[in-house]
Amino acid sequence: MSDTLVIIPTYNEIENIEPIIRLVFSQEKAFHILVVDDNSPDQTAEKVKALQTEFADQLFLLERDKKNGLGLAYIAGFKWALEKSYRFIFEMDADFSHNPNDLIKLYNACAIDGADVSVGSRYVKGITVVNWPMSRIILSYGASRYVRFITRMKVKDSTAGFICYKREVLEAIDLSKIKFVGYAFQIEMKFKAYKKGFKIVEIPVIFKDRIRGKSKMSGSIISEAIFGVISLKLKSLFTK
Ligand SMILES: Nc1nc2c(ncn2[C@@H]2O[C@H](COP(=O)(O)OP(=O)(O)O[C@H]3O[C@H](CO)[C@@H](O)[C@H](O)[C@@H]3O)[C@@H](O)[C@H]2O)c(=O)[nH]1
Repeated sequence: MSDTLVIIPTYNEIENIEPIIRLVFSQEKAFHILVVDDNSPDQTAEKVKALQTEFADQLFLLERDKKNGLGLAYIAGFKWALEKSYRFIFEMDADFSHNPNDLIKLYNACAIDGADVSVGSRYVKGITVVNWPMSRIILSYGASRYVRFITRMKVKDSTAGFICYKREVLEAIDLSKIKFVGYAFQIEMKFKAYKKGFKIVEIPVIFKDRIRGKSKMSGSIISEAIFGVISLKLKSLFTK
């Protein structure tokens, strides 16, 4: 049994899923993986099932009926993880934007150095993003400045999706009340952990744009984030 679970949400990641799984399992630390797939038409889940024969008891699959957003995929994954005995639960994209070789840095920050949440951050040492178009860098960096301004949360990369949570953090947050489904979900999770007094540490990582497959970013995801942050802040003034 491993104490660490890496949750990978997928929607049409057939070109990435096998190599990313193999790279995670090649790490020195024995991570487990849970893929949360939203009925990808490209058969991502079938590929995972085929790999489960090779990686029995290490590789798990949660299948959902339809594409229902990154946030709800992670919530389903967190609930699954909390039913088991994992102590460190990770978020990681399937597309190699996040380098599995960095998992150990996030793990050490929580397991050894006293963080409750460690964030693989693009904005600790300048802007460490490779191959994103300038428009996407401005959007993401601008969003991070905007979130800091509105919420006063001292996290530089609030939309980051490369994260290690200590189990206690996910137990303390009422997952049934997480409101956002797109990338605003990332902001909401960090904000809730921050409001509960958990220690959030940012670990510098290099984020690389995907080479294979397509981003699922959309206009509705962006507007959810813009208006969602204001509503998060307002709500937090009246609740703990
Ligand atoms: N199950 C499921 N998975 C999804 C869905 N939408 C996206 N994913 C999966 O979530 C991961 C990230 O999705 P992308 O669409 O590739 O994200 P991105 O545009 O590269 O966004 C990156 O930047 C965001 C903003 O900074 C980050 O919030 C995000 O985590 C990611 O690092 C991928 O593994 C993708 O397959 C969904 O509705 N359902």
